[in-house]
Amino acid sequence: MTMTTGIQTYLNYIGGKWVPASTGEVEASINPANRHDVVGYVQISGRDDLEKAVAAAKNALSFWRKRSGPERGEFLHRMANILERRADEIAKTMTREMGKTLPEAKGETARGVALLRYYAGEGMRKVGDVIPSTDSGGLMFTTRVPLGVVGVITPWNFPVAIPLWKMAPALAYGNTVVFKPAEEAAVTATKLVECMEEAGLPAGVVNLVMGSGLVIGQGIVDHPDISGITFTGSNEVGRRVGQRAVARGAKYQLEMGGKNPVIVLEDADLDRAVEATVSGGLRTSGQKCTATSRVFVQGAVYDPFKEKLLSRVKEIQVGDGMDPRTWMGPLVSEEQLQRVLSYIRKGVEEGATLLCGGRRLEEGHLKDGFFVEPTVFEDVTPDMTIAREEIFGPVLALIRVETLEEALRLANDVPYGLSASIFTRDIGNMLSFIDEVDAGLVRVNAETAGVELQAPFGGMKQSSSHSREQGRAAIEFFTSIKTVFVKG
Ligand SMILES: NC(=O)C1=CN([C@@H]2O[C@H](COP(=O)(O)OP(=O)(O)OC[C@H]3O[C@@H](n4cnc5c(N)ncnc54)[C@H](O)[C@@H]3O)[C@@H](O)[C@H]2O)C=CC1
Ligand SMILES: O=C(O)CCC(=O)C(=O)O
Repeated sequence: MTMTTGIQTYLNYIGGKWVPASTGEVEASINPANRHDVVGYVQISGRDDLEKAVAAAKNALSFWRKRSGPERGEFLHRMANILERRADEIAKTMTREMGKTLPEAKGETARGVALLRYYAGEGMRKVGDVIPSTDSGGLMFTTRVPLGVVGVITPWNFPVAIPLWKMAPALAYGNTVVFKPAEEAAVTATKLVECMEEAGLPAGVVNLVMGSGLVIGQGIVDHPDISGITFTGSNEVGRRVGQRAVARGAKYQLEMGGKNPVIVLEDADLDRAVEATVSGGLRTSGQKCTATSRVFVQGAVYDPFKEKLLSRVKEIQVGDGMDPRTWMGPLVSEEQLQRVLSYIRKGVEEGATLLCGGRRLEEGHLKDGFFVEPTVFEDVTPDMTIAREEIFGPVLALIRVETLEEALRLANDVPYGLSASIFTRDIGNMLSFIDEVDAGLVRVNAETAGVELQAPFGGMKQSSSHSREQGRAAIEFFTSIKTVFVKG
């Protein structure tokens, strides 16, 4: 499955076989904590490889969809056990390949195991209802069938959890898969597929094709034999995926960006609010679609909150995610680093006050990685770029507000609506917030990040295609309902 030439070369997995791309091209997947450390070489596939993968998935479909739900669930159970056994190794690969700290990577891998177990159980749950017919001699019920071949296009920020929360339900409900991971996390993706192979997943049921978004991603979106596309990533790409899918009548599901607010009211437990702001905004170096980005603080507690926040942020240890002393790792790539630094520059240029951070870290061994300081701004006005656009980096914008109404108005005044949280002890304020905030994930006295696999996840406004992933909600995307009427 892998070739060893000192540094391993990771292959595509098509029709149950590990194969190199037909282009003969590979690229290095590097460690963002040290650009000289090559984690592995990954394939740059071409359209031929995608064609083969789609053909293999199409071929496997009639066999896979005819397995019973419990039988399909059994594969997921076996895969969960294998992933659990390899959790340490896979978490280390994740940290080395995309930079999040090892404890975070271990947590995510454990989440992957739990996701597989949850969807293994789905194979035993009901898929339809009996509905009274107007014809007393008839039986009317619903059942569900798989979509067919599903294209899974994923980002690098959750390289185990996101592919699994898409592939596990796809498989549980009888679909076959063509999986295109982000180039930045393709080695980690390969290891997931190795677990599937070891679990005995039949050939062609999951096919891994590494490569660029433009060739393989777009190729998936446009392919007439792919019935559904599930995508997580940027708004720019997501919008294009949606438009092209609509143009050819394919089903699609998009999970995209966020500009997530936390509101801290004057009756809040400030220590908890600070801890949640730091954790929600800066873990995984802010590279989560659910990351806290805008912090609205009520005037009476603005100064004490700011002081506590700054003293906490200044304690943050930035470094290689493998080092147990590190709290925050690097950004995923040079490109992402430059993007985050350009947002920080824009914040300063547009008149926000930089309270701490803002610099690339280049001291000692950090110079070989993509490290940026955790950054806090104040005097941020709602029209500034850093208050409106998704930064996807460790940058917090403090905004003073006088009332909950003002905070809600400003919180909702962006095109995004993924997650939002409030810190207050007042039940009335909590209820107003739950009712009025534009967010698919609403959290009270808890950080904006923190998706639970058994609950629906998705955003409002431009954060998603208004669909939901995970939990039982996944069945809506990965199956079609048939309404059946039977008369004896
Ligand atoms: N909401 C989220 O979870 C994520 C948001 N982002 C945002 O996106 C920005 C850029 O990150 P990227 O990884 O470059 O995101 P991206 O949206 O470019 O990539 C996500 C996935 O889509 C694929 N892709 C790229 N172009 C495609 C196309 N034309 N058709 C089909 N698939 C395509 C990529 O190869 C990758 O597998 C980040 O700075 C961040 O703001 C990135 C990752 C996750
Ligand atoms: O917060 C989480 O656990 C998941 C976040 C997520 O889905 C993302 O960043 O793409």
